[in-house]
Amino acid sequence: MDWQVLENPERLYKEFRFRDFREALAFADRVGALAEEKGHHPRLTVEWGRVTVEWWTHTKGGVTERDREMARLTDGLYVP
Ligand SMILES: C[C@H](O)[C@H](O)[C@H]1CNC2=NC(N)=NC(=O)C2=N1
Repeated sequence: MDWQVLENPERLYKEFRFRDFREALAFADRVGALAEEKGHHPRLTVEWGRVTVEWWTHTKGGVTERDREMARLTDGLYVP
């Protein structure tokens, strides 16, 4: 599944699957480190075996090129 575009606010959304909670949390931590490095921060929802990542630009109220780039980099952090 690729990134979906959700509305209110317009945002990029993707679900990543893992074997357990620990692996999900480790992925969320890598995405968090990327966010800090880039100064752009996602909504992260961590559950057992699943992390949902949502990217949008708060100041624009929607998706920008920066969010598309962050989504691409997020994919690179996923090691199933
Ligand atoms: C001051 C700081 O750079 C801004 O508040 C940044 C922080 N991270 C952010 N992250 C996201 N996703 N959108 C923003 O508009 C945003 N703004």
